[in-house]
Amino acid sequence: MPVNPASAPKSPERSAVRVLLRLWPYVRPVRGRWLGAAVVAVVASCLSLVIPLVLKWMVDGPVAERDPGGVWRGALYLLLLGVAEALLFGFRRWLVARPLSAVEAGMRADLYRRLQRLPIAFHDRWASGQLLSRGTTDLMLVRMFLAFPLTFLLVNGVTILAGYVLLIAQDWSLGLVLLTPVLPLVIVCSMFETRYGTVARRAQDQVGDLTTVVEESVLGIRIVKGFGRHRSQAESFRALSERLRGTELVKARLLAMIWAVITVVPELAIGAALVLGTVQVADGDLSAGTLVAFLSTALALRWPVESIGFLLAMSQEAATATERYFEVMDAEEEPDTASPTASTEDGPGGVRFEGVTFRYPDAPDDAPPVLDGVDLHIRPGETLALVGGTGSGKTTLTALVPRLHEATGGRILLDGEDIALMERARLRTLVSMAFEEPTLFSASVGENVLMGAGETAAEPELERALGVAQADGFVGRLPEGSATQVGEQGLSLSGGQRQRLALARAVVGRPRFLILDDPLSALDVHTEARVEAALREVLRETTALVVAHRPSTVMLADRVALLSRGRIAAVGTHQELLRSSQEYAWLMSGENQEKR
Ligand SMILES: Nc1ncnc2c1ncn2[C@@H]1O[C@H](COP(=O)(O)OP(=O)(O)OP(=O)(O)O)[C@@H](O)[C@H]1O
Repeated sequence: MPVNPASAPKSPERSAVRVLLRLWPYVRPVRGRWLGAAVVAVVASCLSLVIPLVLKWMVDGPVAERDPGGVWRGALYLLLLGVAEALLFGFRRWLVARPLSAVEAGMRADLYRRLQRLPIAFHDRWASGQLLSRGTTDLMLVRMFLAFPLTFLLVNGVTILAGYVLLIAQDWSLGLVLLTPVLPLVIVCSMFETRYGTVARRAQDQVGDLTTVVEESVLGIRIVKGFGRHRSQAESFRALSERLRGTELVKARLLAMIWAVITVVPELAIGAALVLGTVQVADGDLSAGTLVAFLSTALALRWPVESIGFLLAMSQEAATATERYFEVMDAEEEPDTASPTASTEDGPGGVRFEGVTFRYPDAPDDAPPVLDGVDLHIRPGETLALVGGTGSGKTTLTALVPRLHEATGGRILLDGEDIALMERARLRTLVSMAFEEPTLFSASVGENVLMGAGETAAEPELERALGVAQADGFVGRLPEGSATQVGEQGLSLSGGQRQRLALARAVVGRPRFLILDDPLSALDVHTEARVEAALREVLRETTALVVAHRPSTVMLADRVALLSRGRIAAVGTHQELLRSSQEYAWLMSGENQEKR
């Protein structure tokens, strides 16, 4: 399983605000609606502060004067204020729901586009679950942050400020009593934020790990069942989810702690103000109505103050989600080194490898390069078979031609043109590939095959490609022919059928250069013979490099190159190499040993 390079501990200096500010380009198009919604929420929240003033008027007025009509009028005002508050909060929700889901969708689309453009080396390093969780749960957290905590931190801030002004205006000495918890609360909140941010990050990374395990178990369900590994898989899943549960419990404990502090400390201050206020009323220094209004205002501020704990928690989670999102968005894309002056040299055509070296970026420092000065020339129109022991670097060498990996040294020329200077999109229209492990997508057979051709390719090309790959027979027998949908990764087809469709995809666009990585390994001998016969026709029109493990595949080629210890050890016809190279003879003899 690829590691998660992102789970390295982050600097404790990271500022949640700075991280969240990176969302601005996405929020900017909806800023008007968001601000409108925030203003509506501020008005709604401040309406709740008018309620104590109505109460004061009722207590000091109609209640004191025993005026039932005035009391009913006061009750009606309270009802109207409550209804207006509820309607405004509903309106706020309506204002932001649609634009914020558009922000989430836009960010997700950008992430997907980015993932498509990131180099294979990136995908080798990153576990798929980590990427999936960034595109799902993390973006959901960001949307929730924009819809709720971001608005309510502002709304509650304004409400608390307005409330304090009212409190001080009603009685400044009691107001000061309620101000005493502010400083300790600010200190506790900032300590909480740092701690919660670290734990939230851990939890989100663990969700990514869990997603990876679920994905692997589902994709590898045949292996899991076939080897009776469901119990051990369940064990490792349980271990991971226990780990996540532990982290979630730490989060819950932190949240409970901050909630308790934020609830208890202001309550103590309100209690003290109540005692002091009652003494003042008894001494005749304060009216009963003012005390009622003061305490009602203080109680109306309880929710805005108490909710700050979980609003901060949600903001921290959104900050970690944003950080995780931008870790992918900031990853370096494949540089497109297309040079307007890309030269077509007068050198020989075909494919030429000149001193090509390659080492994987994550290989240990002391490991020798996989390819170490490969020199090879495939003449125009020629088919060259590449033979080598297991792990000798055949697949790696073929992946360098369409620049799935970049050669770390030397150069590769296609018809005299250095591929490092070619635009990738153009390079990939010239070079087509079929891999040993055929990957199909959840689409129809036809769509899967036509993926290998230009936009304009249609039925005749499809028919021809299916014919070459000897796939027309079984495709014709599928319920809806080439319109039949194949399941995820083509799992509803046999290995040989998938391999033939992958081969059809490679040849459908009549590529100038064709790379086949042991494309016939899953076929029975009869089908293999038929595919080879048809393939010979295709190979006649193109320049091809075919990775071969078996003599029958080698026979497709005009010449054979032997890859050994990272270099081309010998080139010649099959017969020549059988005579001149012991290693080649041994590889072709069918003995199956690991050798490099
Ligand atoms: N993504 C990767 N990161 C690091 N090392 C890799 C990676 N992929 C392959 N390797 C290493 O590079 C070497 C060559 O692998 P490669 O797949 O090219 O061999 P191969 O000749 O095609 O083998 P086979 O015949 O078994 O398919 C191996 O030692 C392998 O472990």
